[in-house]
Amino acid sequence: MFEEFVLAASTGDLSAEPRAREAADAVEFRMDLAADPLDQLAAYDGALPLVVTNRAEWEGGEAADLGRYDALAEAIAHDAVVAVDVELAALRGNAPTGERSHATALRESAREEGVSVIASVHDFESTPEVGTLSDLLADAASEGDVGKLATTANAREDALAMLRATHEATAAGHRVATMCMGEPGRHTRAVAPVYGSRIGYAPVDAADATAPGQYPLATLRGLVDGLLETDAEADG
Ligand SMILES: O=C1C[C@@](O)(C(=O)O)C[C@@H](O)[C@@H]1O
Repeated sequence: MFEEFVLAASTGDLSAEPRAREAADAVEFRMDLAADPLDQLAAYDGALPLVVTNRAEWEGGEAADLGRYDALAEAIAHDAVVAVDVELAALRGNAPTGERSHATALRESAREEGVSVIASVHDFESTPEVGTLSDLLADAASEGDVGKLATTANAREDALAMLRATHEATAAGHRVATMCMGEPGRHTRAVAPVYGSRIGYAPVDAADATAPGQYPLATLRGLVDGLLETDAEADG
């Protein structure tokens, strides 16, 4: 998984999956935004593989307590689930509620199930300088099968910093997924894959964005495919 770019359609409602099929490679099931997520998973018979995310409140999500780990442990046992998102801060023991043992146990179980681990970092306020981004990407990539970094761009320079950090991390052999949130960095969602980013996110329904600045799903598919195609031609 994630040998190549994967476009994940984000939703808290798995019944939306048929509408994502044409443009997406996977569904990101935001369990923290879902009603009865485990029931939805048990009933899922869609075509797209699932990435499960149960984002903690302290990382911008809606999962309020450690019960999110039990739900994730149950989720990864489903055949359709191919990857699980775990916050880097939890894996490193830096979460406000000290969740290291929960997070590492979940990672163990995921590995046993053959489920990939996305170690993720989010900054909803700003984008640190390139050196910090590079360190975060190296840390995240060492804790997961993919290291994901989403920061908020307040200016175009922030987008440039993210693209540079993506390029350098990829050149150093790290498997990463990157994007900037917010309008000034929106284009990174289309361009970062050219520099090696392996995952993109877009809402199944444009009105239900799961982060600021996301493109509609079909738009992001078109942009990324167009750029990756041009890039492959230039390389060849
Ligand atoms: O981590 C990410 C990336 C994201 O925050 C974005 O900016 O598109 C959207 C989230 O649903 C996902 O879990």
